[in-house]
Amino acid sequence: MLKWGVARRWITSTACRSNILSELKQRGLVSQISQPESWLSSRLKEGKKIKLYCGVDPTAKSLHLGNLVPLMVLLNFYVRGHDIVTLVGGATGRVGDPSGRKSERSAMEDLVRETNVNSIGKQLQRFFLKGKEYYETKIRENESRRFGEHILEDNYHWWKDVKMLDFLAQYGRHIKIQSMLSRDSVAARLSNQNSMGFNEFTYQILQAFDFYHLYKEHGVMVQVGGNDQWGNITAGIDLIGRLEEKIKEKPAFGITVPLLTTSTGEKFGKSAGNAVFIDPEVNTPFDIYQFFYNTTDADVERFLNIFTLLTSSEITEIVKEHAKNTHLRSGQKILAREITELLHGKDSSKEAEQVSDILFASVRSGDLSLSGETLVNICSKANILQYGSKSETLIELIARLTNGSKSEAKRKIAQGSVYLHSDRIKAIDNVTNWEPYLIDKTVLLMKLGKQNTFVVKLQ
Ligand SMILES: Nc1ncnc2c1ncn2[C@@H]1O[C@H](COP(=O)(O)OP(=O)(O)OP(=O)(O)O)[C@@H](O)[C@H]1O
Ligand SMILES: N[C@@H](Cc1ccc(O)cc1)C(=O)O
Repeated sequence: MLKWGVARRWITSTACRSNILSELKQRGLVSQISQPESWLSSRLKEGKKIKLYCGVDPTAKSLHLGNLVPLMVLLNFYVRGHDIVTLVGGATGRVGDPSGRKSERSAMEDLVRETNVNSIGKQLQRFFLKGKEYYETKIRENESRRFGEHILEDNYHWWKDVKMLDFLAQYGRHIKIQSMLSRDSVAARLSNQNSMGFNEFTYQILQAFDFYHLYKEHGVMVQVGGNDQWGNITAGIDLIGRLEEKIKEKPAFGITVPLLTTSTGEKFGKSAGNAVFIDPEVNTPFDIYQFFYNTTDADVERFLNIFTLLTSSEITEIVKEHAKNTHLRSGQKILAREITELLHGKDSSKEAEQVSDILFASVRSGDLSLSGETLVNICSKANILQYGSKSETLIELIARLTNGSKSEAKRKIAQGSVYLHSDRIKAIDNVTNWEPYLIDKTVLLMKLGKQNTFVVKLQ
């Protein structure tokens, strides 16, 4: 089995690796780069600093794992000394990005949006602060630390004072309707029955102008986003090209990342309703750890490349070790540990790791050597202990713990995806008498599907 102490010693400074674009491609973090790529590549090879930005709309209270993919591109640049700007879309969030959507978004209350702007802003700050700390654990004593600067912007600051007449007079002629109509986000909606409002149609102008503003005011050269953002990003490159005379000397670029999808091919995110949020109040470090601990063997290498700053030789070694004994889940454990520590700091994964090992081994084998009291103690310390009453039925318990309906809970039981006490005891019906399933008459281990294990203290 791969010992983590061993893996840690392999780590070499990524700052030494200068060919960052090739490395990002090799990590699977690049879907498209705009032209002239060779210009950007040579500038980076010459060791010149650049500034990049990525924006997030405040359509939820928290960032989710899908959002981390473009942010990991920024983090890779940041730890090599490049400057980054993260933007929260206080203005664009009022309009609603049609990219990748079949129908219009419902309007959001001002207060909700403002709360989201605040919390997403804090998370963006925290992500790069923690990312810096995480990367520092990877640098050797004598290696230099060369981080860039990170600033946070809210596009409402420059949009709030823009007057429509002035905007149209100054920029209108440079924005071409033909290009706007041809963007995927618009063309797709025009070709189906779903109508599109003028707000959504003009969204690309807002994002294009943001890029222009950041290019001009902050020297931002590259915009990064998911590949559903390609149209919005190239709209910005077009606008900068039309407005800036010196564009040949200092071109603007777009880099998109592949969209992280679920096993059924759906974009992982808020709209699809399958997001894993990184806010610890929504998903605890344990939840994040669990999510990655349950990664399929086939995804371990891909996720190590995308979500960690381990080097490719370290990843190759981890994957090699993992393949020797996949049932030990050494690859999943390192992946889960790295991401939890990246998001929540050094040692944040320790408890989650201990609890996961115990739960995984016990639920799998049914051989539980821990007493109910010990289980309650470690799970309550890790903040994952659930409470219930023996008078609740299994259907009621599942519905409550999953925030779902009773009929969904019934369906889960009928589908055979509910296990009580261990993987060997599948629930086939509703349960009213808990005694046969409890550890020390009080603790219930319940597994729902492959991903979720609940530890419930029944009183
Ligand atoms: N699953 C994903 N994989 C890669 N990038 C993603 C994913 N989901 C979102 N992103 C990227 O994160 C950035 C911010 O996205 P945004 O805040 O709009 O989230 P979203 O999940 O796409 O929202 P929504 O589902 O409401 O459209 C964008 O560049 C977007 O492309
Ligand atoms: N349109 C992006 C968010 C964004 C907003 C403004 C920008 O300038 C850049 C990006 C998205 O929905 O994912």
